[in-house]
Amino acid sequence: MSIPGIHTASVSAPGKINVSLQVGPLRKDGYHSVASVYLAVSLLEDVRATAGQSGITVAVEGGGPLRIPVDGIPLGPDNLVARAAAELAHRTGRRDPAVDLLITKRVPVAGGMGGGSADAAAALMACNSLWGTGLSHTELASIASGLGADVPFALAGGAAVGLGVGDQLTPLDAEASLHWVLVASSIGLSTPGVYRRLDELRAGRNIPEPAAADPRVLEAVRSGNAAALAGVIHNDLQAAALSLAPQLAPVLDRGRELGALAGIVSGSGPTLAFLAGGAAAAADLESALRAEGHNALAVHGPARGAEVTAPADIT
Ligand SMILES: C[C@](O)(CO)[C@H](O)COP(=O)(O)OP(=O)(O)OC[C@H]1O[C@@H](n2ccc(N)nc2=O)[C@H](O)[C@@H]1O
Ligand SMILES: Nc1ncnc2c1ncn2[C@@H]1O[C@H](COP(=O)(O)OP(=O)(O)OP(=O)(O)O)[C@@H](O)[C@H]1O
Repeated sequence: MSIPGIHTASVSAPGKINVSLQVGPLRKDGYHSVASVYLAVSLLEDVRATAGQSGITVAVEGGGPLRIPVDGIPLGPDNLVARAAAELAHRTGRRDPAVDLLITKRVPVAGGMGGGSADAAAALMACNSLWGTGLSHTELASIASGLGADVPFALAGGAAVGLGVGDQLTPLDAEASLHWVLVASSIGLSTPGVYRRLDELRAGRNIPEPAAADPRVLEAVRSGNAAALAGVIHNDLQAAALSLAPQLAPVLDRGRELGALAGIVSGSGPTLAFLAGGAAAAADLESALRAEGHNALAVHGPARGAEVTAPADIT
């Protein structure tokens, strides 16, 4: 049953950068244990859930400052928002859920910024609001981890350490914002493909389990010290992403030449994230990279996690 008179709910959720990502050996379940330091950034996805006629439908509109093309995103039951809605309905005993989900996409698709994960987190919260199912944040987080390793963080936002497959979160209090410039790529990289390439690159080596996040990274994120963070930023998936997309390496170099304190592949890539000394430096770097034809955008983080942006319509 819908709550009478409530017809839509809109929720935003952020994309992320992993400012540090250590990856352990391949596990029997096909995943890798990680020690990740997540930072949510000010590039948001929106999901609007509207009471529908029949079944779960998905539509996507693109655009946003990075002009994200949306063709190729599955619109059927494989879309993460449809899986999120179906799983919430299942867990709350809601038979034959009818909801129309509209994604407004601003985070690069297959870009390593957890865009699909943000959509899933937003859809969970939007349907919870639309249907009045009243699940707590903790209950939504437990559904989220079944949808993907990055989904709990998209729900939580802010800055956090992620252990396990990235879903066991400990929030980090950050005192100040960090400023970044993203460079989106015209290609996508498959996350499992990048993890597979990392395993190939490491073949024959003994890889330790990542036990904890680097304390120097934690201190730099807590204090918002960009210069300190620049020296310790690290992504174990970077070599694998660059081996699959070697054209990214000169762009990383160029960002640094143009003034970035550091540059990194975001998650499984191919989006690049350049750390700037402050808001003005980020704006300058965005302009310089755009002048050279790159699809660049200044963002900052930590940004808030999934949150209702438009209250449900009450008639
Ligand atoms: C690269 C990161 O974005 C960094 O935060 C995440 O590790 C990926 O998170 P995600 O896209 O939410 O990942 P999922 O959708 O759960 O998994 C997709 C695939 O990525 C690989 N995968 C993912 C997470 C992880 N800790 N180890 C893995 O090996 C597995 O092959 C898995 O089948
Ligand atoms: N809502 C969605 N948005 C984007 N892609 C989706 C969505 N649902 C399913 N997909 C599929 O998942 C693939 C990866 O999507 P996504 O944009 O989340 O990648 P990503 O940001 O690299 O993920 P991550 O950083 O979490 O590894 C897409 O190529 C697409 O086929």
